[in-house]
Amino acid sequence: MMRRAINHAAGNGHAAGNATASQREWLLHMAQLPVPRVYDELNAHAGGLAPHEVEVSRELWGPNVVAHADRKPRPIRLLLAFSDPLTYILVLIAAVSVLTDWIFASADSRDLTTPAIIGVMVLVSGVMRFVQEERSGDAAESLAEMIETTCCVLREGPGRTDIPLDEVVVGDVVNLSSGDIVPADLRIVHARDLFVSQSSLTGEPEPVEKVADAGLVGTGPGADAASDVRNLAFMGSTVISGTARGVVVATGARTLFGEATSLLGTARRQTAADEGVSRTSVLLVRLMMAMVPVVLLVSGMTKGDWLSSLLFSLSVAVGLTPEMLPMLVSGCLGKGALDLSRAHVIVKRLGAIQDLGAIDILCTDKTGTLTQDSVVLERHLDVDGNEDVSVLNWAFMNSFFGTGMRNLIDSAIIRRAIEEGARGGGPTGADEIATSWQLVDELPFDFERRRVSVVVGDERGNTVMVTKGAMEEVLALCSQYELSGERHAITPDVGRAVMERAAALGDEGMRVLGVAVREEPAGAGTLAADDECDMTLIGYLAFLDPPKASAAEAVRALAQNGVTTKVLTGDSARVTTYVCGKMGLPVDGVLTGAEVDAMDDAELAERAQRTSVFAKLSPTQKARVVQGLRSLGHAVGYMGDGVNDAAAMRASDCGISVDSAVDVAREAADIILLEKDLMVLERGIMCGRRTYANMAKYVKMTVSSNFGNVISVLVAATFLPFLPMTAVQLLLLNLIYDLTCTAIPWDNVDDELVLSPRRWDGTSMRAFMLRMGPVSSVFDVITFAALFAWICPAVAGGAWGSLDASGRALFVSTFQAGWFVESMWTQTLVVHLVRTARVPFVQSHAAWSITLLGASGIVLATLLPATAVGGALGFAPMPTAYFVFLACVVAGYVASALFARRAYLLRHHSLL
Ligand SMILES: Nc1ncnc2c1ncn2[C@@H]1O[C@H](COP(=O)(O)OP(=O)(O)OP(=O)(O)O)[C@@H](O)[C@H]1O
Repeated sequence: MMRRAINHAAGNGHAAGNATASQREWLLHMAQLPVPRVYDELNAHAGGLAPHEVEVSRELWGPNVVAHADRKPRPIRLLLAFSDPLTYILVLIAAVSVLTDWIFASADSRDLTTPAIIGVMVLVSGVMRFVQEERSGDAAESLAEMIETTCCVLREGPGRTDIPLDEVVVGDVVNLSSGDIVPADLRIVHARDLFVSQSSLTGEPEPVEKVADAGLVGTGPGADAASDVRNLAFMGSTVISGTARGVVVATGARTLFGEATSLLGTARRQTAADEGVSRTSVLLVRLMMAMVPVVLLVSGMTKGDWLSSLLFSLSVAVGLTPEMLPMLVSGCLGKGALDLSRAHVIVKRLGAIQDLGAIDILCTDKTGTLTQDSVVLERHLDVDGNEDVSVLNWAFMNSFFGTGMRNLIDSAIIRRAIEEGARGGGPTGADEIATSWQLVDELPFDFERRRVSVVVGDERGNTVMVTKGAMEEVLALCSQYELSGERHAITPDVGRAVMERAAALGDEGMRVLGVAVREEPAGAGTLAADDECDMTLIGYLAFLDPPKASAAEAVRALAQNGVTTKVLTGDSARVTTYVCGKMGLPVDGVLTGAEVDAMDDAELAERAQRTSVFAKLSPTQKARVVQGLRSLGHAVGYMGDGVNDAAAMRASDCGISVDSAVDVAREAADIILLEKDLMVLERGIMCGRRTYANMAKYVKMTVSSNFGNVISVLVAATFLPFLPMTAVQLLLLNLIYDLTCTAIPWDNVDDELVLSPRRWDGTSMRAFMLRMGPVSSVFDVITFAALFAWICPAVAGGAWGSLDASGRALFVSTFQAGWFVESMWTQTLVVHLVRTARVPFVQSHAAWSITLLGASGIVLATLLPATAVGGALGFAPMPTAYFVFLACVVAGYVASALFARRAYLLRHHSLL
């Protein structure tokens, strides 16, 4: 038997994108065996693996890691750093110049300077990109490692122990309960009302029930799908309710959906920030497609040199692409993630920082997020509202014997019952209860029923079902109530009085649960939701979970910064309204789960926008509300910590959770708060906005100055008898400029630029480009005119028409050097005008690194024409008179750009 397992282990060494036939066969084989045979074949035991067996298994089957598609091996990353349009065009130009300057050149004029210079440019841009990307990639990876998901396994020696998911091996016995992530493919050996969501594998949102019976294999016509097999649970699925024990039959790449699914589940939809970046890219591609052919035609027809014109127009295309954008975006995000980690906020998906900065609506659950997570049982009352210890006793039984998700409510009940017991009131402790009663069956909590039932039996064979849950739901099950040992029918008046009493407690901020019993319910193993009927209401439990001190302050700070907070909870409207009141959150209408269900998507979206509190929501309803708000164009963040929040987090632009949340919530979240202080969230949002501001700065200024350059090039190509810059010169200008931009992630951002949510906006990008670009063109054209009519004739010794070939060559070199230097000055200065709406350098100054790099770029570009390298690049040294002229042009440009910026601000109100 063991041989078969070894064969399977050895024969499946390849990564599994989709389950191969032999993997499926193996899983089906495991599903069909009786449990003892499963253990035998895996060389495992019900009591767990011994340490040496763990090692053997890991050696045989490999570790439980799924290849991460996100980060490729380092050599590939290095290669990829060199694969971008700038490099391609540089290599093309190098190839052409090897042909023209070497292969087809006469022996005495052979010269490889141009390809050598291009080689250096390729190297510099590639290495720079690689270093930047490595830095942000490493930062993201080390942050991700701080968030570790564990699972509970049974091992010989330590017994039940929590280990990281990747340490699970084949043969391990795993315990599952609500909120867990299934760590590997498991054969279920014991299950109690286990419902799992396989949506990350099958896309099917409805939870499916899993059981231990070997007979229940392969259901329905689609039974080929191994995911249908009911006694197997698969890696990446999540436990919605119930408990189970399973033995691991496949790990890592050998799991059913191994490589295809990351543990995060379904592929994320496009978030607001993703959409913004792709809209900006589309704008640029359109611009390029419109401009480049025109440049080619105009310069080709006027100059007649089609090869140079082609290379030149390709360089214009490269110049138009902010090819550093991906690198700058990851640089900005990596920097943002590090800043946030210092504020104890861990970013799991780097892009989420932008999304955080973009959100204008924050949806949050209530329990544990807005409240302190210190649930205290305040009162246990009979139906008339008098303290009654028997209500506590029954509730204790329910909480103590329930094996499903035990939450803070259950802990509070158990704690209180033990305290009362010590005072001689209630049960005296777990030992006594455990000896006099035994668990017979149970119906665990789920978010639709909102209650838990357990059936307990005593030595004499009496059984009783105890149910506790949301007041309305429990009352609906009861036909009678018990008061002072007597039972009475529940009339509509009694029902109303009960709900009024619960509502009054709710108004005091107390969460109310009902407790009911039923004698001799269905037998062990057959208990179903239908049996929860004809019950006797015993009384209520009232819990206090005070709002967090930081919540009110955070809600206020968020509102001041343009973020509206909405509360989406499974709890009742009264308690939620009370908590909102305490936090100073205005309650503009309440929508309940039932009302949400009655609306279609459009109506829900519209109502959701006007509503601040949503009560008694199921997980799917929470997700629907989030989707509705997003459909109206809002960027929505969702913050929660429970199983019932995961779907809404995935549906949001940015899922936020806390480190103490259940695994499912932590996995679904993009951002994890290590501290439960909500003010940290506000800091995170600000950091997201600053990150956005720096990215937008780069895109806006680069796009507008490149746009300006293209207009200038068109003018030059039409009126000049030569190209205003060669392809290599243009690319070099581009490269030096990009180098000066590498410090942008570290730039300071003015406070007024982060006062409201920030998101990519194609319209403002276009408007900025159309307004600022032409300003720089005007000064370019003035420069062209001065160079052509004054500076170049002075240097070359006469007007263009009067010069011989060498005179014309000097004329062209001087002209090109002149424009190169002027372009560098204006492009570099523009960053100081775009980064602030204040007076640059005086009221707001850039980070010193930006100023330093910009100044170095200017110095380099200004000195280059006078050097040997400049000569090789086709530049001639500029005369002193030119610099006097340049100073006037730069001053004129800055003044006009400030004016254009003011006009833009008047119309668009915000610069970035
Ligand atoms: N352990 C439990 N036993 C019985 N009933 C419970 C238990 N836990 C929750 N409930 C009931 O189910 C309701 C819904 O719970 P759910 O977890 O969806 O939301 P919540 O915890 O109240 O709030 P939030 O959505 O803000 O986290 C609760 O308001 C409560 O009435």
